[in-house]
Amino acid sequence: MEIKQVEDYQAMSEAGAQLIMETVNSLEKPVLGLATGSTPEGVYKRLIEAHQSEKVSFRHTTSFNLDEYVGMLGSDPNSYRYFMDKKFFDHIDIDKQKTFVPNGKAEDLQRECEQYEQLLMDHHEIDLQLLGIGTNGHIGFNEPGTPFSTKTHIVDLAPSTRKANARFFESEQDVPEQAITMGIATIMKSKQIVLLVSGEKKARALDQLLHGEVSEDFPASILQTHPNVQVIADKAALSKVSV
Ligand SMILES: N[C@@H]1[C@@H](O)[C@H](O)[C@@H](COP(=O)(O)O)O[C@@H]1O
Repeated sequence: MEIKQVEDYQAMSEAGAQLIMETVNSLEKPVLGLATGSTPEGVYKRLIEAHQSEKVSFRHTTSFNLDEYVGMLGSDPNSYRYFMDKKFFDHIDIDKQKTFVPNGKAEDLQRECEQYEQLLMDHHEIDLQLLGIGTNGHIGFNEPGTPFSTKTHIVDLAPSTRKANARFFESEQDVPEQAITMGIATIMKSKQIVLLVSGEKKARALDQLLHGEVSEDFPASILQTHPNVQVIADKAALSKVSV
């Protein structure tokens, strides 16, 4: 893993956007793996600005999002489809038909997982996967204890994850109990992974990622075994990293 230390959230967002632009500008048909949450929002803002000043076009880009809440329509403001549309896709020239987010409202959720995985494996290889990290080390919605071999699947969200994400909902009870997420094996197939880490509340998780052992108890630790990972972390996130 390559660690890029930056000053703050703004600098992290700038560096993340830069890596995505390099990928998008250098490939004929780039495939991006995208993430939601507070962490990547700044990256999307930078990319929109870059698009507006004609530094990047997403016309030929295909995207796959990591996850979606079960039971939520894409029109629900708390769905990840809505997040992606409002915070990114609606402001760039990407073909919406080529932006994939798991369907949390699918009648047959199991089948939806299989189809999502199949679509990725058959036709697309993710060139660059953007990731955030949960305080418990989750990536996507792969909670501690998830086998490293998992493909796209349905998860029961950990109480700590529901609590952490309650800030987007009226109350913690409103946070869905399940989600569809790309599996750890799905994520690891990406050619390049860019993990963004910002703020003191992620400091312990970052320390464990960098210095802990590779274990299913801390899903992000698998990234230590991937050949092409850049971790972009700000000072606050690095504040508890032992050297
Ligand atoms: N499913 C998402 C993850 O993809 C995200 O990386 C993580 C951290 O979120 P945040 O960036 O808001 O801290 O938790 C969420 O639950």
